[in-house]
Amino acid sequence: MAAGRLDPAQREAFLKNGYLVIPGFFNKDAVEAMLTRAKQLIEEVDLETHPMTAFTTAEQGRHIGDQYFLDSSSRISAFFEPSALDPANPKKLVVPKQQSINKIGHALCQLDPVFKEQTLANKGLQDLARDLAVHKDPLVLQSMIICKQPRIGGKVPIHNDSTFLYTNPPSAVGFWIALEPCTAENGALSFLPGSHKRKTITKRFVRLPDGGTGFLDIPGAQDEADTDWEKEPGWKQECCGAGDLVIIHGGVQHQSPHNLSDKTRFIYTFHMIEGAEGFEYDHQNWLQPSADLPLPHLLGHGQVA
Ligand SMILES: O=C(O)CCC(=O)C(=O)O
Ligand SMILES: [Fe+2]
Repeated sequence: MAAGRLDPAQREAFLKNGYLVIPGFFNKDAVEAMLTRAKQLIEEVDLETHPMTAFTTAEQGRHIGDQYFLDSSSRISAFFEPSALDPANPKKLVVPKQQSINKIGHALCQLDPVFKEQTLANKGLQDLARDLAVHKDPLVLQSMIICKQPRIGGKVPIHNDSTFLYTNPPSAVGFWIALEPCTAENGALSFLPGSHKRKTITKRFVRLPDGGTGFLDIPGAQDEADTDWEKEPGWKQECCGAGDLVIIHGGVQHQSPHNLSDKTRFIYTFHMIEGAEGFEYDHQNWLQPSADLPLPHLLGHGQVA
């Protein structure tokens, strides 16, 4: 099978489980290029001019909501690990700069040449999106690096991605690429297989009128809002090697633990949503593309081959 192609059994597994691991989708050179660039971007963070904004998902209801975060929709912005900042002086780091960043995003695939090449100009990815055949006209958004730094890399609580990139009807699919080995120790992802078939999209993460962000219930979609997903049986951790790609359905419940090890866990991820008629991108979503940087079409200007 040519690189980038998906066979019918893989597609079936994705539709059944709500995620699919494709080992070695990105080759060694591509991984090396992305990892090197990620580290350069961290090196380029200017501590003098940066607003020193931490990224916190520990309590999703109080997600960071300042302008720097909102503007990152169409920029390359860096967010610190909360515990990388000195509590007595949040302008001061308590770890080396290279180990202080939680994530960098959220328009990497448009603005950075290395990530553009591996995403929008990636023929294998275009073939994969065609074979996956869940979107007629995939739009790419929220491209970012997640660093999961040694010892301080925080956990990502249980969530699904359509909550954060809401379309009506829901259409978000995540593409998550390990740039380093991901193990139980450094924070590999876990999934609840099949949970995308349940009523998991009950709220969405929006820009609030006061300028911050928060969660809004989706009217009529509260069936499983009270489920304690952690207690559901069947969670599966997926340890990955560098270059492995995980495709994540927007409804599937997933999470990753704190990095307790002394190794980093760099990954690159972006999402696709349906750009074809009949799917409305919610104007309240936290991520609003700017007029001068519209969401790119993966398969050309709406042309599906
Ligand atoms: O990398 C992680 O730990 C979480 C990533 C995630 O939730 C996603 O890409 O949708
Ligand atoms: Fe996610």
